[in-house]
Amino acid sequence: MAKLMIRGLETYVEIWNERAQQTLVALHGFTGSTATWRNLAKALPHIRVIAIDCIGHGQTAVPEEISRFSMDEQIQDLEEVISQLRLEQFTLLGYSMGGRIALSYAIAYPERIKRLILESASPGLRTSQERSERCVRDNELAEKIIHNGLQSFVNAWENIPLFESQKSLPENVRQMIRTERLSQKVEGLTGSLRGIGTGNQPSNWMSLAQLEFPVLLITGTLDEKFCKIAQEMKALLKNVKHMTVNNAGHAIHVENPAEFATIIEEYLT
Ligand SMILES: C=C(O[C@H]1C=C[C@H](C(=O)CCC(=O)O)[C@@H](C(=O)O)[C@@H]1O)C(=O)O
Repeated sequence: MAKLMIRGLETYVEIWNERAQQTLVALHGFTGSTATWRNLAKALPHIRVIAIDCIGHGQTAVPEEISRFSMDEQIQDLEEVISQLRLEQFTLLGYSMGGRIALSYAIAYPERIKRLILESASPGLRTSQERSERCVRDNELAEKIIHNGLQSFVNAWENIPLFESQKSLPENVRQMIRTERLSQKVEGLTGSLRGIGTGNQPSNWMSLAQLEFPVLLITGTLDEKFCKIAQEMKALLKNVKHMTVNNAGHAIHVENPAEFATIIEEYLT
């Protein structure tokens, strides 16, 4: 593990299998952390896995200014991490919010990307109307977190329809996800919602057709919303594969970790 000073912000990075030749940089989702990727790293002993705590998450600092959470700021941070770790080219994996960041980074720095893997991720919202409405919802959610506290938010969050399939997970797995969420800081989550929520980021839909590097889209068959988004993305991407994992929802890496790791390993090799 390492704490890097990235553009004035203490940023936590965890690295597994350091001696491996191939590198996978992995970005967690909203309420996640580097711990999201611990089991994947153990399942891929021949791949160097570098996980980064996104701004306001895990052990990475929480900036005061909401503008510091923006997509542009976070992709500049990622580029600074990559530079400090002296990586040239690598496979970039992002889950959900981390997938939105990964896609935005790949569009901005395509020369860095060997392959892009997006798990249950979107290129953002197409219209300003959709983005404005989403910003209102995300801001309302941020207010609820501030007024009702983290535990109340986590109780509600783990019960949103998107995570319905997680209810059939073993109790220890559900507890692991819950513990990761409860370890977050209120200011970190609210800043993330307000600064890089789905409604805040620019739409990347119009940039998909320009991408030349290979893109792997992974969605769970029980996550209809993001399966549909992936199908729409596939129609616009030049060099793309969309893999669906049966009986899995949004968080495939926890709902079917073995199949997820196999997909990643086969894609990397
Ligand atoms: C509820 C929706 O959007 C949120 C759901 C998924 C994203 C995420 O990162 C969740 C990770 C997790 O808790 O496992 C999150 C994001 O992209 O920031 C969205 O706010 C929805 O229906 O789109």
